[in-house]
Amino acid sequence: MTEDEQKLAAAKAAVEHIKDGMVVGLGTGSTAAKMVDLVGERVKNGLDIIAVPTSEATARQAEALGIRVVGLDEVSVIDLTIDGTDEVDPEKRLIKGGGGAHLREKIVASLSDRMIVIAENKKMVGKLGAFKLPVEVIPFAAGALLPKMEALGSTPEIRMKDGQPFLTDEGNQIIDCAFGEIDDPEELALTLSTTPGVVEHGLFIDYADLVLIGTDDGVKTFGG
Ligand SMILES: O=C[C@H](O)[C@H](O)[C@H](O)COP(=O)(O)O
Repeated sequence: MTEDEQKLAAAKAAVEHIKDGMVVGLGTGSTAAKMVDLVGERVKNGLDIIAVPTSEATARQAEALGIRVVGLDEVSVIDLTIDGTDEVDPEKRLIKGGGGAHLREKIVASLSDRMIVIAENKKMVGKLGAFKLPVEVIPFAAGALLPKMEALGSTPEIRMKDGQPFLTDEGNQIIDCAFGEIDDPEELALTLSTTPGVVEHGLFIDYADLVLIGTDDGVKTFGG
């Protein structure tokens, strides 16, 4: 199975959890995009849901597929959010934000009754940190925060796009922090969350309920 097929298999398994009448958080990224396509097919076949997208890109995709998209202020509860990940460890802790969407993703996930994470096999890791941890910062503080990220044990770099700092949907910048291995994700998450200038980091701890991993031997699940 190719990585794309693994992503699709996980996305298919996740979409089966969506029922009529639900408010569904739609994640961002290449895996989530496959899931959104599948949701679009189900909507065309009569599925009645409301969707809360986690990025402008996902909003555009969902709208083009005829999915009813609303903002956070228009819903009182999100029943289920389905999203991809950059890494997931055995305790269902995640690194997200490879596409720079983790701020809105975390807000939507935090307001959701349930989060299903979908990914291809290689995203499953024993220890988080091989993927550079994305830290969203306000542009005013970006340069000043580099030494702070270094002091935390990482090699940090400001994410660039077309020769300019990459800007998120909220107009912030991203510092990608290469840790190699993160020994204590909870402690790091707390430190980053209490650092002035940091808007949000890509560590998702206690967010994922169910993880669906596409593998050559079918979709592996953990959590509930
Ligand atoms: O910012 C992007 C999101 O957190 C994505 O869900 C994550 O990067 C995984 O993306 P992909 O499915 O493309 O690997």
